[in-house]
Amino acid sequence: MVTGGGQGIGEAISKRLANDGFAVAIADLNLDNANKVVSEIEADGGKAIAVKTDVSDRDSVFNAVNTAAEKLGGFDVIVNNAGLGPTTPIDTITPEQFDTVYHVNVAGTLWGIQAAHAKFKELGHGGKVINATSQAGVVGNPNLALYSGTKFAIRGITQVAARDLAAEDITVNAYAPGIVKTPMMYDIAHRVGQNAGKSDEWGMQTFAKDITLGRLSEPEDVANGVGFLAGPDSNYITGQTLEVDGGMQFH
Ligand SMILES: NC(=O)C1=CN([C@@H]2O[C@H](COP(=O)(O)OP(=O)(O)OC[C@H]3O[C@@H](n4cnc5c(N)ncnc54)[C@H](O)[C@@H]3O)[C@@H](O)[C@H]2O)C=CC1
Ligand SMILES: CC(=O)C(C)=O
Repeated sequence: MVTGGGQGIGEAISKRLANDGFAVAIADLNLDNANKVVSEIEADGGKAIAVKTDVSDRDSVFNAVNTAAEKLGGFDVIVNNAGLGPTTPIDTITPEQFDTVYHVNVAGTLWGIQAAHAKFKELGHGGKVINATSQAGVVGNPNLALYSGTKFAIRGITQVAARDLAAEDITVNAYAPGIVKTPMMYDIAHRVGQNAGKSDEWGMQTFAKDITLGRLSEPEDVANGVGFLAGPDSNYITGQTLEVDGGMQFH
């Protein structure tokens, strides 16, 4: 199951996993987009279903996992990908914004881990949990205090869950994309440019200037990394953040 699989990085991950032979549940708030991705996967010979889901609502996430397991005949991998990326200069952040962003990004990831863990236990096997952080969850990014904070939190939860669930043959890892051509990133670039009285392209370049490989990321670049984390070649890897950012951060 891929949360936020209706567009952007989640869409690319859903298609990649379907190509790799997974039956995929696309759990998104936007059911029209999720259904469109399902049609495209089916047209390509894959198997997928759409489930309307709000990841900030624990019951909704548990319901999505149950639906996925019932309709697809099993449950092996969850990709907690859905997220919000508002531009929030530090003094502008409101309590309402704080609640919304933390509930989707952090609580949504936690509910996904809980729901997947419950399902793996019920089915009597282990599985893989894969969480979306960001290069902005590795190094604080200007104007993204709320967002960066949630993405640091997701790396923390990933490390703890990896330790807590290892004995049940469950691995827990994260992926950290860089500057990816999706609606979220174009929106951030637009607002950063606008706040500085500059163009959207200028906004994008303020984020893109440190990419060692010298190009922006396609969603498929990230999906390639997640395909690895979802498959058997990553079986001896847990608690890690795989940076798929063209070399923005080195560790
Ligand atoms: N685009 C980028 O440059 C980067 C993105 N990321 C992370 O990758 C993930 C995906 O990002 P994008 O594809 O760029 O975002 P996007 O905004 O283009 O797509 C997000 C998807 O999540 C869905 N969604 C939003 N709130 C939801 C909720 N409450 N419940 C269920 N679904 C919900 C949306 O309907 C949409 O389909 C996010 O976690 C983001 O933080 C990380 C680093 C860079
Ligand atoms: C949106 C995001 O994750 C960035 C700028 O790294």
